[in-house]
Amino acid sequence: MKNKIVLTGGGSAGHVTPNLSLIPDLQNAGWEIHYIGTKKGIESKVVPKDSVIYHSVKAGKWRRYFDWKNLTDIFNVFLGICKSTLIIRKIKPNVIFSKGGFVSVPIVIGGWLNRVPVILHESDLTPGLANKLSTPFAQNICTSFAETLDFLPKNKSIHVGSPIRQELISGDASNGLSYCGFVEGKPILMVLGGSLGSVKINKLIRDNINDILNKFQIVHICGKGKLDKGFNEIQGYRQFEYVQKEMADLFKITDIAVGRAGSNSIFEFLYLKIPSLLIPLPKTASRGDQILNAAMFSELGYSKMLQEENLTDKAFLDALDELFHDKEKYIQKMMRAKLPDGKENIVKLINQFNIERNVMQ
Ligand SMILES: CC(=O)N[C@H]1[C@@H](OP(=O)(O)OP(=O)(O)OC[C@H]2O[C@@H](n3ccc(=O)[nH]c3=O)[C@H](O)[C@@H]2O)O[C@H](CO)[C@@H](O)[C@@H]1O
Repeated sequence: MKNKIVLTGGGSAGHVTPNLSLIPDLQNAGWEIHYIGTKKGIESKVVPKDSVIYHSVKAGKWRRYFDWKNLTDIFNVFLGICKSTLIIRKIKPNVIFSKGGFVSVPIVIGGWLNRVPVILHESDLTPGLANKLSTPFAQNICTSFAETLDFLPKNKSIHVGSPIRQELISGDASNGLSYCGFVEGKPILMVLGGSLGSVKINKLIRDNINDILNKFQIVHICGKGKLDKGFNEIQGYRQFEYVQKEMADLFKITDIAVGRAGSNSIFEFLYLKIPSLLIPLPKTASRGDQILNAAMFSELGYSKMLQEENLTDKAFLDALDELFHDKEKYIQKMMRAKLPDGKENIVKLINQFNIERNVMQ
């Protein structure tokens, strides 16, 4: 009988792209791959349905502000647990790998109810709510940052690194230039306000577009529903809502980047040696995880950090100038970083489950 794995994670791309990085290696190792996510979330759109069997369940999101949806979502989580339990009972996977995000919690609990071993991965420097809730049900917890181990149970946590999609390493510059209609020779700035885009960063870029275009061509990934048609005809500026397979080509042509400090994006910048200016999501809009991610990268000399409370047009343009001026210094620091191969380490861990079948029959 074929070894089977269930992957889960979703809500935003940061909880899905690490799973995507594992799929080719798991396929090569002979796994039958299932993905459990929501019906309409980003995971349902980017998981390749030709190589993965996709199942949808309901999930609930815990908002950090008052919203009646917090109540209805409790019910959705309950429905999600029931359906996941049934799906997992039918699949009988050897193991579940969860990348976290609110989507993953019902599946982790459904796995535990079926006595299937669960491996979690935490990308941020401090564990998110979904992974905190999932920790008691997990056999192992993998991390992108070594420092995260301080916040997790010692007996089951392992620093493995950030799993990076293989295809990102082999981008093609001429494809990237022609995709954007850019010329060779003028530096290229990538703006990546997280997988959902950032209204604040989008406005910052558009308000200062002439100043930025004096020095850079701009590839702006602005998030779903956040394109601004008024900027369509500007030479040297291209905006996209979300980019899939062309992402590798866009990284290849990028000289420096401006972004939030979502863990996967910043580890991709690090692997690809792209100096970055990070404007982390503030505490007023999050649990502050991106501030910690950005502070660590800035302390290690991989990125420059500008907090929203200090964000003015001038501070931004000055920081961008400094980053570009000092870019070799940042690249040298990144070259010296000792990076574990997150993808390979996770696949090795998963492959340890390829014989035993632990599902309640
Ligand atoms: C608002 C929010 O809660 N953000 C969290 C979310 O960020 P978010 O979902 O933005 O995730 P990341 O920045 O970590 O990763 C985004 C991923 O999407 C990819 N990508 C992005 C845009 C695009 O057009 N195409 C594309 O492929 C990037 O290459 C990267 O692999 O998850 C991260 C990882 O847990 C956290 O650190 C962030 O705090």
